[in-house]
Amino acid sequence: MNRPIIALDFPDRQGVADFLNHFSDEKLYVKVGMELFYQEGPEIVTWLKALGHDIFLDLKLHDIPNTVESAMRGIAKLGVAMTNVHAAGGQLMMEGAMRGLVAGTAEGQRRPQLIAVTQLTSTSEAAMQHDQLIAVGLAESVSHYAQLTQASGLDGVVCSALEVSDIKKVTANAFVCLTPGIRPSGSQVGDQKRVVTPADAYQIGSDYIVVGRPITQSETPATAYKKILTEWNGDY
Ligand SMILES: O=C(O)c1cc(=O)[nH]c(=O)n1[C@@H]1O[C@H](COP(=O)(O)O)[C@@H](O)[C@H]1O
Repeated sequence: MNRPIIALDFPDRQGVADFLNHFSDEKLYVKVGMELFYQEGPEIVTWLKALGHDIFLDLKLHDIPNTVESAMRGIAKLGVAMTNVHAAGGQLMMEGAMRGLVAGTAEGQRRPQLIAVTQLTSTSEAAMQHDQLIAVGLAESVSHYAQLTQASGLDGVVCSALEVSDIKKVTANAFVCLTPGIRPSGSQVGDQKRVVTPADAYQIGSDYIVVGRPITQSETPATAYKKILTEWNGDY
């Protein structure tokens, strides 16, 4: 079964522990993002790993190449499965990120997958054009970032499932598309703008989906997770 990645957007470790209590011994693929990491630090990763979960460390690095390279050297030591940067940091920054990750990965250990955010799923085309003064359409901007990311030697991108088909046309087979902005039909969209259901993401060909609030804010998180897991594996 392909597991949806659960965004553990909680303010502290206790919030995560309470949430995980709903799941007995199931081994999950979880995402640790800024909210949790800035409060709990790298130890939250060590703790979740010890519980047997796989981790996507979502810190979206975006800085000068040297700083990102050095930071990635440290992130590699945490033994996460995946981490990310912003493609807007540019090719030199992304190349630096990969260099740091390779250098920091101990012998015999697996290098974390490295992916780059194209346009956030909370960004609409109008907002992108207004805020970032980008004159092309959103799909073109996302495709451009995907090609730049591939040219920089990264493993894939973060995008909306709405852009996956276009990206797959201009990138290699192994290049991955990880898609947040997932909303089961009828669920609240919140601040997301480019949303897709788990079933549609499966049909479109996303490689990974990231789901937060539809699971974490549910009254019955395990049931919500199971339903999304089923849809995401083509059963709907
Ligand atoms: O890099 C990410 O994970 C990310 C990129 C993006 O473009 N959009 C996006 O929503 N995310 C993350 O994916 C999660 C989505 O959470 P929900 O909107 O609650 O499902 C959040 O933790 C976001 O930080």
